[in-house]
Amino acid sequence: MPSKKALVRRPSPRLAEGLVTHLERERVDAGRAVEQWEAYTEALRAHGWETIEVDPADDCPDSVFVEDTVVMYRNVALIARSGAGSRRAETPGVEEAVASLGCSVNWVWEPGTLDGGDVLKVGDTVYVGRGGRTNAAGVQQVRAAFEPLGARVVAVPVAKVLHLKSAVTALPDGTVVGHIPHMDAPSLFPRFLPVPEPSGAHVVLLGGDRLLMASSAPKTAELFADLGYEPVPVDIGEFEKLEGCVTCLSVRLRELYA
Ligand SMILES: NC(=O)NCCC[C@H](N)C(=O)O
Repeated sequence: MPSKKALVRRPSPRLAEGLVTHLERERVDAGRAVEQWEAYTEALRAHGWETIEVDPADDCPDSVFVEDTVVMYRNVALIARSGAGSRRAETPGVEEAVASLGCSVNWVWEPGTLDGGDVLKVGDTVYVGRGGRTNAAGVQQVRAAFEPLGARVVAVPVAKVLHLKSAVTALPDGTVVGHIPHMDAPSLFPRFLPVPEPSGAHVVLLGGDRLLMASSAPKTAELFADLGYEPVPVDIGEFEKLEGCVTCLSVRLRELYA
């Protein structure tokens, strides 16, 4: 059944210790991060999403990036196993949350690694980034979990950025949008639109023509507005310092079986 619930997770007091891989470390203002997170969750609610807070994981600096812990396909939740060992303690709270919402729960097992940020769904096509956080066994396990449900899994090499969705996401009509300097294999996407800013590659589909985007991508917002979309900008600057983006701060549950 269609649903509009979104998992979110309050930032850890240790957020500033979050991992940084492709960026220079910058000082993170924890208070400002909480304000930005509250505004982000409010933007989801203002557009009809019920936000569900996963129990906080205060000892895990990166736990606010809840997208990385679970991948949803229909009613099935595939609990991730991060390629970053320090992030693995984030999953138990998420398991509980999805199970209590009635999802069927499955797990990525050793030797597989997978971060949810590496998974982009466009209709029944599931693109999986094979990169620093997701290995070949992780890709195989996504195939095993979702292809029997009707998905077609396409593996995409990712070397220049943290996750596949650091480089590409998709518009409501299925057009993949991406920042070409951050992409390794643009030709894998059949309908592709380049965007001028790195964070312009990140959209969360709020419903209808509305796109939640980072306010750090004003030129891309103009481009999307000119295509008939309604950008909804949010400032997530403190999370961007830690390689976060708008997608990674929530997991939308659109097809719960309830
Ligand atoms: N899906 C995402 O874009 N996640 C961002 C994770 C950032 C975090 N500092 C990490 O390196 O794991």
